[in-house]
Amino acid sequence: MASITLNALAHTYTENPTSPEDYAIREMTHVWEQGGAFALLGPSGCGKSTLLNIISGLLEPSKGEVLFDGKRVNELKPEERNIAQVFQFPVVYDTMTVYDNLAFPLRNIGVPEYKVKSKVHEVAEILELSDQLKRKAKGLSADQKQKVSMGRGLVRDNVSAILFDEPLTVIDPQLKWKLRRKLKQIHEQFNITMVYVTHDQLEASTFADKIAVMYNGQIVQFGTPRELFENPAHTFVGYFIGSPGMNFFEAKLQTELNNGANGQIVFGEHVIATNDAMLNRLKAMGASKVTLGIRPEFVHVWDGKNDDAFPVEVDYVEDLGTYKILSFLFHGQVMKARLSEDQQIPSGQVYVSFPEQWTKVYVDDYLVDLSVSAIDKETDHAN
Ligand SMILES: Nc1ncnc2c1ncn2[C@@H]1O[C@H](COP(=O)(O)OP(=O)(O)OP(=O)(O)O)[C@@H](O)[C@H]1O
Repeated sequence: MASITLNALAHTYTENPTSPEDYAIREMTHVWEQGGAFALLGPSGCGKSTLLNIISGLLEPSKGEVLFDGKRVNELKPEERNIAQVFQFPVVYDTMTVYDNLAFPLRNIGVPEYKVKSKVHEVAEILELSDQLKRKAKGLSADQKQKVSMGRGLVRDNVSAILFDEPLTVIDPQLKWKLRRKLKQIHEQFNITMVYVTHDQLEASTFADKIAVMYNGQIVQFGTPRELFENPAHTFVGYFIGSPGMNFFEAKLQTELNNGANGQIVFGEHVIATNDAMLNRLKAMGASKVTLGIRPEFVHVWDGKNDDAFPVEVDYVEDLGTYKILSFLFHGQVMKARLSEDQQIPSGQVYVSFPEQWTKVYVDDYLVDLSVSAIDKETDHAN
């Protein structure tokens, strides 16, 4: 078991990189704490596999260090790192029995046969493979093969971490949840650091305690599923997490007001609720344009006039059984609100309001965070 630290790590597949876009991994420092269940979530091509392969030693990073429990492992070969990696496609020896497949990593390092036997039986029991041990791997179903792949990682006592690279891709949908639960159980039982790569937010949030969201070769947020939902640190997190994703709209910051008030944020002719602390912060940042984000779940929809609400045109309503998605036009922009199945929507005009608490402000795609912990972090950084 180990903590995994990526220190000022960057990777490019280009020989002579000239810009940040040439990097599959842009310089990052990140720690996966010992014993945690983590997900690395992001769209295709954002650099997830590159990062996993650097951790396991299959790929040498262009810059920076990989540390296990604080010790540099850059020079260690994959087999010396004690990392188990489970890929999209199960890696099993078809002609061998399940028993021999599970025994293989132990026999390879000369573990005595009596120990091999007890370990193989222990792991087979956990993975519910005990009655399959004598079968040739060739005849197994995809999920059973994937369990054998996992088992080969688990048999070694000294395994530091298990890395999963989209392990459920080839598994039938009705078996996915079963295997996912198994992984969780294994994590609890073995207390091994696990990093699970996926582009599926549901898989990430059901497996992981903390999710690293990756975008364009960078980890743009590392947090609990709830933190990512309630407080997306980057517009990409707002867009990628949630169903549907966050609504965004560009608004203006007006700092010079005739009545001497402390400025305001406006979208078209509408003034958006905000507070003085935010206005002061935006002024100090020299921002003139901001992006506002609000999750469809937090948009309030009223069927009558209301002091804080804006009149908007209903575009269409999608009934998804247990909830509805209302699309509406707000100052020419399509936005969405998520409603309960029993909420009635009049056709034509409705009124919407955006609670200040849930209206997030972004400058250059990053959240302007006024929480005490965020300001402390910035102060620490500046010192
Ligand atoms: N061997 C390689 N040679 C050159 N470029 C590569 C190589 N492997 C990956 N890349 C590029 O590096 C970037 C990151 O790719 P990577 O496979 O790490 O992303 P990913 O998030 O794992 O995507 P996917 O989910 O599709 O596997 C992409 O632009 C990809 O085209």
